[in-house]
Amino acid sequence: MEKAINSSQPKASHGVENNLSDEVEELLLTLPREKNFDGTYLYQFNGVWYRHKFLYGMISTRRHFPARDSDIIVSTFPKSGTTWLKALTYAIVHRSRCAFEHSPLLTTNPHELVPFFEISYYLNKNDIPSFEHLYTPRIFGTHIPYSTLPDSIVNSNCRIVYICRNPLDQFISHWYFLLKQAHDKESETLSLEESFEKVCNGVLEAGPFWEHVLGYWKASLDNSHKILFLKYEDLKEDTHSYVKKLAEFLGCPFSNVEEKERVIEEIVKLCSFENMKDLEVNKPSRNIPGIKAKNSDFFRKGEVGDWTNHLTPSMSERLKILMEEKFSGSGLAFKLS
Ligand SMILES: Nc1ncnc2c1ncn2[C@@H]1O[C@H](COP(=O)(O)OS(=O)(=O)O)[C@@H](OP(=O)(O)O)[C@H]1O
Repeated sequence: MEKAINSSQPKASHGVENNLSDEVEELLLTLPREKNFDGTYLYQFNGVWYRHKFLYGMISTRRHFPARDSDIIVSTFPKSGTTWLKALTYAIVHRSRCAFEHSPLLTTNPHELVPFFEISYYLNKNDIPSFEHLYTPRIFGTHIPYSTLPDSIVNSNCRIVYICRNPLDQFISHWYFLLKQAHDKESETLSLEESFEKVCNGVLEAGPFWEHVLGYWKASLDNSHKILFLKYEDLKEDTHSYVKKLAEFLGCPFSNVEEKERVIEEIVKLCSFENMKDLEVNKPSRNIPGIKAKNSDFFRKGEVGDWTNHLTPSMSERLKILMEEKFSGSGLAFKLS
């Protein structure tokens, strides 16, 4: 049976919620838990696997996040192009604020410019965040599944851009990311094989993968004005076309032919993997607030098909079969070599 999440009317003003930490601690004791790839725990709440802070943030956000019609939500399955889509969205939407050579993206990691709202709520346990520092339209990130988004997002006119990635590359990317973090913390990690088994059983952050992706896929078919559904592979193949599409979807299209070509080129270059991974801001070892990962950890290879270097034929076959079963009849598919 579904556990109820109290999502009473969002508060527009600041407020303090002293009891939520205790409530979540108590809740955690009742939830199924499983080891994540890095040896920490994931908790299953209403069928979805969360890390502690994302669970706290999800509940708090559902209660308190007052979405505005102008808000833009970059929603993603983890390790599917979040950092890239945050950068592109920011660069497109705020392009008239300053010249590209002075863009905040050159000096600030996209995760700081476009905060995960659930992490902001987790970090501001005693004072609900006001997000006053964000430009309008405000841009937020989230890993929350469509069915669990705050009502204020679903019921307002704010727009959602969603990105996912083929589950084989997503798994490899996620495994290396968590392995790196676990290595830095020296916690006990699961092997690639053990982690793969978890993924096949749906146990991974924000998973099961299939439900998350299908939730946004179906919602985008029902409401194409509100939700733009993207795949990492398509974005990689033709970034220019998708920058144009994103700008149109977000209500800030490029006005004339000249601007279109020049500005799109600038945005693609600014947000490219090669550029972003070399920026000083993405090299230092400084952790991003609330995320506990180094800036550089978000830029590993940035390729499509790296799974072929890591998965055995039987592993990839198993995931491909699962993908066909799960997506059957939905009209959704990922091209795999
Ligand atoms: N600009 C740009 N272009 C193309 N690819 C990029 C870019 N930035 C990050 N990446 C690659 O995306 C992977 C990380 O995924 P996320 O950004 O979704 O991670 S997170 O969920 O925000 O933690 C991770 O993929 P892998 O390299 O396969 O591990 C990153 O390298």
